[in-house]
Formats: sequence, structure tokens, C-alpha cells
Amino acid sequence: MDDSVSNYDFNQWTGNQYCKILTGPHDGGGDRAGGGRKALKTFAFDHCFWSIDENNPKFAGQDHVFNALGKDVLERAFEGYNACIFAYGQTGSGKSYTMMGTFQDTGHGIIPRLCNAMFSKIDSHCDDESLAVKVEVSYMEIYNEKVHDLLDPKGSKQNLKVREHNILGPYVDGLSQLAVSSFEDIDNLMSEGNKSRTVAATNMNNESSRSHAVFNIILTQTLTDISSGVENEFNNYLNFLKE
Ligand SMILES: Nc1ncnc2c1ncn2[C@@H]1O[C@H](COP(=O)(O)OP(=O)(O)OP(=O)(O)O)[C@@H](O)[C@H]1O
Repeated sequence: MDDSVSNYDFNQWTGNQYCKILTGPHDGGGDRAGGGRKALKTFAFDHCFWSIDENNPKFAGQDHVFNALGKDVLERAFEGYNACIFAYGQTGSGKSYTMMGTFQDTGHGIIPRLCNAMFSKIDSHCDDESLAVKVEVSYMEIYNEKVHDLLDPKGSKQNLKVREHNILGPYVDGLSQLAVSSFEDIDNLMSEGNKSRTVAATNMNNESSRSHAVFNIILTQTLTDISSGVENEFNNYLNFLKE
């Protein structure tokens, strides 16, 4: 990283920010473009979180991260937009911690917090007879280019095929999609799914997930025009990916 950036006090950054990164030797594209190994690239980002010392007033805990990233995603999902949260980074950098977190309340990561908020929002609409909401989940891992269903009731770990639907785009053929009605349901399914994940120790993480995981929530809202009885169904997807 450029010295001028690595020496920055990340705590002072607010609002839209830019980060300049010097590309490393792996960056073949930079070489081909004539920029060489030291081509400077500029990336834009909205937030930078610091979570080293809990006693520091600038410490960003799981709640802080959820408020900055998860809340908007949920609002948009209820408006009918598909959304995706993608965690990417070096082994041991905190991807699983950010997505799932620990089982203590304050340690819950984005997924449990988002699911809790989603069911609270659904409950708050329970008096509305014109709206019915259905929630289903699927969970898969991609390991050595093979796709496995982590919620397969038979636990067979068979390889699933990725196919292309002419309207909906790519999908995994035969992936289980299970209905849930509370965060506890999701939590139980996820714990079962996590037991099937491919985990091994790396030098930097004793329980490193060696595969990519994709957790999918399918939110279906059916709006019924009470006077005419006509139903309109909206499906949308919330994807959580961990590299
Ligand atoms: N912000 C944080 N606060 C406290 N502990 C953290 C934080 N981020 C990560 N950790 C801890 O660091 C360790 C490694 O984190 P984690 O397993 O989330 O990494 P990862 O990026 O998912 O790694 P891998 O790619 O190897 O699976 C875990 O013990 C986790 O609890």
C-alpha cells in the first residue's frame, strides 16, 4: 500500500472515501497495460471500520457494522430489490466473524442481525391482511469448483450442476430451498450446514473455511387486492457470500 495511505489515521475518515493501492507482482494486468508493478490504482469506498480496542470510543462493533451495511440492504429487500453482501479477504482477516460472529448477543454478525430485523419487520405487518410474506433459505459451498448443498436433508454431499435459466439467469439445479419462520429456524439450519463445510487449519487461522459459502434468503411478498382478490407476487433474493 502507498505510504501516504498506510500512514493515514483510518479513524478520521468519514463519508465517501478513496483508497490508493500500489498493485503487487501478481498484477499481470497492470504489467500488460504498461503500468508495471507499481501502477497506482484508485478505489472508492464508503466506510472504514476499526475494531482493535473495545475501550476506544472509535471502536466499531458488530452493531456498528450492521447499522452501516445491513439496515439499508434490508430496507431495499422489502422494496423488492435483490441484494448481496460479499465478504472478501485474506485468511484470518475476519470474514466469518463479520458475517456470522459469535453466539453472544453483542457478537452476532451481519447475517443473524439481518435475519432478526427481517422477522421483526414481518411481524410488524402481521395485521395487514393484504400482505403475505414467505421466507425460504438455501446454503451451498463451492470447493474445488464443485457445488455442494449444505442443507441437503440426506447429507449426501453430491456435486450439483450450475445451469442457466433463460429469464432468471444462473441457478444451482437441485439445491434445497427450505421454508423458515423465525431466526431460530435459520440459526438451526445454518449450524447444521456449517457442520458439513470444508474446514482446515491454515497458518493464520486454526478453523479456516477452505470453501466459498453462499447463503441465500428468498423473500416472497404476496400483495392481495382485497376488493378484487387479485394477487401479485414479488420474489427477491438476499445473498451472503464468503470468499
Ligand atoms: N473484529 C473482530 N473482533 C474480534 N475477533 C475477531 C474480529 N475479526 C476476527 N476475529 C477473530 O479472528 C479469528 C479469525 O477470523 P475469521 O475466522 O472470521 O477469519 P476468516 O477471514 O473467515 O478466515 P478464513 O478465510 O481462513 O476462513 C477468529 O477467531 C475471529 O473470532
